Amino acid sequence: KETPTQTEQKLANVVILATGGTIAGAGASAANSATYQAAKVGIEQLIAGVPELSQLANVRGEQVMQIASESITNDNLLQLGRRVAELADSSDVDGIVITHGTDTLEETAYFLNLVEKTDKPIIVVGSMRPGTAMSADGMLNLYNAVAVASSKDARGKGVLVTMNDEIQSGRDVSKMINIKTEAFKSAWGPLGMVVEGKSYWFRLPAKRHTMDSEFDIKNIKSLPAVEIAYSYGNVSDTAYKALAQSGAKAIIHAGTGNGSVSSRVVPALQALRKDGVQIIRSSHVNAGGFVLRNAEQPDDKYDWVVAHDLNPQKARILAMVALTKTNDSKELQRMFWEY
Ligand SMILES: NC(=O)C[C@H](N)C(=O)O
Repeated sequence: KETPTQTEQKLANVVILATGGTIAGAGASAANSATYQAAKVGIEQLIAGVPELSQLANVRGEQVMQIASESITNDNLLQLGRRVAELADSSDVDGIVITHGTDTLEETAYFLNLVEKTDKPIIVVGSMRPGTAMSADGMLNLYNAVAVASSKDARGKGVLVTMNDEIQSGRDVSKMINIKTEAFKSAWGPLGMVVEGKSYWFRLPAKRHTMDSEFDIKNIKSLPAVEIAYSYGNVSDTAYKALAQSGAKAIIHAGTGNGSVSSRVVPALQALRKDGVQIIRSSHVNAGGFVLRNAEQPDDKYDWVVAHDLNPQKARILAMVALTKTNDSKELQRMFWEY
């Protein structure tokens, strides 16, 4: 018969890094599912709120920051990325969970997917309702995150996101709707499901990530300024020019449809490229864009890059990371195909 100590040793060691968000939010009453303050509850209280975690893993928490995710900065990303790398390198850590606000969760998950050199599971998780609300979703999302983080099957699959019982690729997933708990979707479908603490897998990510990535958080000292300009009918070139003037090394064109560019904006983007600013065409269509080179605009002629299926905010993440290695537009385009 096993002693409790032997049973304990068999459990995986999972560290939960807390950054804030609605999963750490609190409202005035249980009826407040939408009106509340994010980033109020500390990690020890979050862990204490889900005692069942101790059946899944030996869990310990660290409060890395306490902010709503719309306020995440590049410095916050680097700080988090470095802490994840330290933990991933330590032999007594089997998996890492990051609690995060949902507004920029997809950006952080993609960033970590690009720069963490580990095959240990890294799971980013949030919630759509604060823990004080009726039918709060954070407890189960966190339970699912720890379950996936402690499972050997999750190794080598890149950074993952567990929301609404689904296991999503951190590269593909995006917040598609606010208010609803089924907020996170990927154009290419979830990788699997997590139900009652067990993971069920259906597909694998095809794009380069973590161990197979050429980027490493340990070699990234700072991230260059990359900004996004949104396109729509009657758009002017004012925002594009202002962003370049403020020092942007690349501008993500959050384009209409196929990443199309208004004739009122094309001359400014040609001029900015001649001045050395990288122009990256993406699409802001809701269910996921698909931008191809030389479709809609002559990218070869203008020396522009296309973001393919990456939405504008994910394109910004890859552009920042890529620019730490190269300012060659052909290399950037290769990276946009491969990651
Ligand atoms: N549901 C959430 O987490 C939203 C919140 N504004 C955040 O991103 O921190």
